[in-house]
Amino acid sequence: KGTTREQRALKYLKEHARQGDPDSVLETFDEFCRTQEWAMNAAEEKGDILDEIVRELQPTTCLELGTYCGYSAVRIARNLSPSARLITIEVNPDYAAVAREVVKLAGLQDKIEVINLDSADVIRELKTKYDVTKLDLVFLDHWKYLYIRDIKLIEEEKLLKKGSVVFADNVIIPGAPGYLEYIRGSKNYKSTFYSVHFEYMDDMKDGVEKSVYIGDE
Ligand SMILES: O=c1[nH]cnc2c(O)c(F)c(-c3ccc(F)cc3)c(-c3ccc(F)cc3)c12
Ligand SMILES: [Mg+2]
Repeated sequence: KGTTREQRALKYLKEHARQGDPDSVLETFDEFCRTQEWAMNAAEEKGDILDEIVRELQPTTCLELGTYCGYSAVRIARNLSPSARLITIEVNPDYAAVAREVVKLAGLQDKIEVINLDSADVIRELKTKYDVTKLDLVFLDHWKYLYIRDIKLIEEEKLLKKGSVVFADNVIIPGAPGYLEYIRGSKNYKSTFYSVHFEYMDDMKDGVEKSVYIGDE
């Protein structure tokens, strides 16, 4: 075929979605995943919970770990206030390239910054290089064994404040080793588990975890 699944998805979006319309990009991506090829987007039930969190929290500064094709970045950014922004980190250069195109197609390039680096390296520089003081929302959706490493790093960097929300995908399948034990065992968070269907799969259950930071600033 010569093309990757991500490139085929982007081609479909360019042919079928309305330029500058985030809702159209998301609907079209969902259609692609339902009718053509499955893709690991935080969509459907997962996306609905994410929408609810963003609408209720009205975050100013958001961090996403694991951009993939940019589906959840668009899903988050479409609900952000004018001055709010999302920094999303993707270590895979091919995914990052597609994500940048999807963000542009949605017309959200002024709200979303896609960084093609390792998450730990960026987290360590958020305050100095990316002009971040505090993170209001963190979405964990990258390699599952990195959730625990990166949440500890985010705490070490003192990037969370009372009320900050950490939202984690795939805590059941494939699961994030050590993450649930850590976050549920920590006195600094109040966690809620949601049993949800897998993206685009009506017969498989996954889980997402919403944790509100209540610890010291
Ligand atoms: O890697 C991921 N990042 C973010 N979100 C993901 C997600 O929402 C998923 F549903 C899956 C998933 C899980 C089970 C499965 F069968 C297919 C894909 C993965 C994943 C996990 C392990 C891999 F080897 C490849 C993909 C991810
Ligand atoms: Mg996921």
